Amino acid sequence: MNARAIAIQVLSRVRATDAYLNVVLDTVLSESPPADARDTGLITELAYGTTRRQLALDYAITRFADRKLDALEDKVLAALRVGAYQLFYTRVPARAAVAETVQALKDVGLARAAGFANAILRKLSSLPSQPLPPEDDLVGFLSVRESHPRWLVERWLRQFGRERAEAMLVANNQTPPVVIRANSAKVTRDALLEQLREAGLEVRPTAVSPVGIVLPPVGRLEDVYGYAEGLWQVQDEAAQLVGVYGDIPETARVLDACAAPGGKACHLAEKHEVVATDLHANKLRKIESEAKRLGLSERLSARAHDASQPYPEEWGEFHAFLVDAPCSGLGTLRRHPELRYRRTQEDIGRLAVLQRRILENCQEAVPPGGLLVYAVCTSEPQEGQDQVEMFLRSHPEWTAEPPVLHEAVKLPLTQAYLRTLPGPEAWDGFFAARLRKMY
Ligand SMILES: C[S@@+](CC[C@H](N)C(=O)[O-])C[C@H]1O[C@@H](n2cnc3c(N)ncnc32)[C@H](O)[C@@H]1O
Repeated sequence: MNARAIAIQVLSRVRATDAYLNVVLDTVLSESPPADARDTGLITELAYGTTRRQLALDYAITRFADRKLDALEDKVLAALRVGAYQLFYTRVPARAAVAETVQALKDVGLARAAGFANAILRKLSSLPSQPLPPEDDLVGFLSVRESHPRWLVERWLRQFGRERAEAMLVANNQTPPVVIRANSAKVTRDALLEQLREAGLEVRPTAVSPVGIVLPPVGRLEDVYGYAEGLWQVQDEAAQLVGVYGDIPETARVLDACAAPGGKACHLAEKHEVVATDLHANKLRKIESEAKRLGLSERLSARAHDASQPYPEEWGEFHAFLVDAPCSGLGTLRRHPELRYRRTQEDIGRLAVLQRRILENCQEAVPPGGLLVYAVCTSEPQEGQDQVEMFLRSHPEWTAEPPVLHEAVKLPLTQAYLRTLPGPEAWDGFFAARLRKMY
């Protein structure tokens, strides 16, 4: 099956099943691998690009479709979007984009819709430029141009101002760089940088994280130098900063309350004894296999547990907790582009309630003098700073205590808190608070 047909399969399955794009893409690629291995890159680009630009593509398609897009069959709509994406966002010549997409629609068994798709794509290809709403309605304009729902554009303009909000919208449509964290249990960042360069890779250190390295575009990560030896783990720079900011004393035994897939738990296990827990037992295997690859198994054990429920006494005492809570994920939209169309304002409030329940349960288990690092990968204050400040108001025995780090490490702090936002920094949006139980 050709690349466009596979991309259509992926997108129609995501729409039909509400599944995650990355999961469906992996499954489809392993079920029906492309005839030419080089097509994997094109399929990924078409699937992610089309999803990232979906609202803008639909805005254009709607002009020429004689029925509501919601009423179209999943594969037909996916083909129209894939075709329009190539026309407006790639250098594929218009003729080829239209012809190959229509052929792909036939290849997925929808020859009867070929004429309909062909007519619309040909009309789109003859437009002088991509259609966009008028700029005098700023929210509507940005919502379509950057393909984010109106409520989110409105919210970010209100919360962050036009400059940052626009930078966030733009950044969410970029492909994230692959960033790795040097496994300090085996190698320093400088030594790893040198070894990767010797292996022929054009790598550079991350701008803020003292343990990160940005890789150039690579094929299979498993084939990159040092993977099999466990010298590094893939982790976004902002996620690395949570570990740096947490600055948990080396002697502390740590409980990671929401640990899967295990990036931060493994970062912690480079120096600490860690019990990594997650609600979903099926996710523990991934944490364990990563710990094994990194040579950290002796310091990390994984267990299933609901972080909103008391911890068994027989697990012993933990001097520090990491609560990397389930959240709206609005700081990671470039990685999960489908999420922006699924999230609602109500989700933010609902997740804030769950986070509070988890925070309340975990704080009970921290001994006086102990630390709790609370983190979320979202830009929303309701899940981040407001959440923590509400917690501190009702718990006078807790205080926010930013770390005292080496002066070379300049963390993006807002008051006592770590805060990163999507934008030109090319990192995910995170919030973290380092909290101390005083008595
Ligand atoms: C943001 S992710 C954690 C990412 C992880 N710390 C890392 O760095 O790789 C949140 C995790 O919380 C888990 N989770 C959701 N509800 C939970 C609960 N009630 N108790 C424990 N874990 C939960 C989810 O399964 C998910 O894996």
